[in-house]
Amino acid sequence: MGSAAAPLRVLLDMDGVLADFEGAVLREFRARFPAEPRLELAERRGFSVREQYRSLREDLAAKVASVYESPGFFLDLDPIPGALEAVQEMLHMQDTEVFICTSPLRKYEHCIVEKYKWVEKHLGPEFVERIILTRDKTVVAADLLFDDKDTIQGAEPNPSWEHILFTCCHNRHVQLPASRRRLRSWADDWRAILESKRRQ
Ligand SMILES: Cc1cn([C@H]2C[C@H](O)[C@@H](COP(=O)(O)O)O2)c(=O)[nH]c1=O
Ligand SMILES: [Mg+2]
Repeated sequence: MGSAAAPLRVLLDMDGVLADFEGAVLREFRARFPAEPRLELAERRGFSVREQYRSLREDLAAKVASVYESPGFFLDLDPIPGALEAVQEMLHMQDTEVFICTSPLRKYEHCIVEKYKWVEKHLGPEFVERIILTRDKTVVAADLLFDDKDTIQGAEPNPSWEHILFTCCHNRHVQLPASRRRLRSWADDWRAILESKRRQ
C-alpha cells in the first residue's frame, strides 16, 4: 500500500498580498504631509517605498517611514480585495496547509504586535497559530509562496517553494522570465496554481 501524499503547504505574504500596505502609505502620507510631493500608486516602482521617496527628495524617505512606523498603521491596514475569502477557502481545502509568512520592519515596536492583531481581527484567533514571522523566507519549507516582493533572497540559495509573484502597484511593470508565475489579484485563478503544484 502506497503512503498518502504530503499536504500542499502554502505560504501567504501579508503586506501587499493580504493587507494593503501601499494604499495606506499613500493615504496617510497625503493626510500628514499634504504640501509635500508624493507618489501615486500608478507611479510606484520597486519594492521599497522609502527608497523611491528618497529619489524624489532625500528628506522624504524619513517622512514616509514615519508613516508606516506609526502606532496603529499595521493594525488599520485594509484587507486586499478577495484575500480573506481566498484564505478561508484555502484553509478548508483538503490536503492543504496554509501559513502566513511575513517580515517585520527592522523598527518592529508596533509592527509585530499589530500584525498579530490584524490576523486575529480579520482571520480569527486560530489563524494566529499560523503566523511565521521572519526576515528570511528562504529558510521556510513549503511548496508555494505568494508574495509581492519580486526578488526574495536569503541564507538558502534554493528555497523549497515556488515564488508566485502577487501583483502590486510596485511590481506591475516587472517582466518575469517564462519560468515564473504571477497571480494578478485574488480574482485570478489561484486554485489552478495550487492544483498544478499538487500534480508536480
Ligand atoms: C520600506 C518598506 C517596508 N516594507 C515593510 C513592511 C513589512 O514590514 C515588510 C514587508 O514584509 P513582507 O512580508 O515582505 O510583505 O517590509 C514594505 O513592505 N514596503 C516598503 O516599501
Ligand atoms: Mg509583501
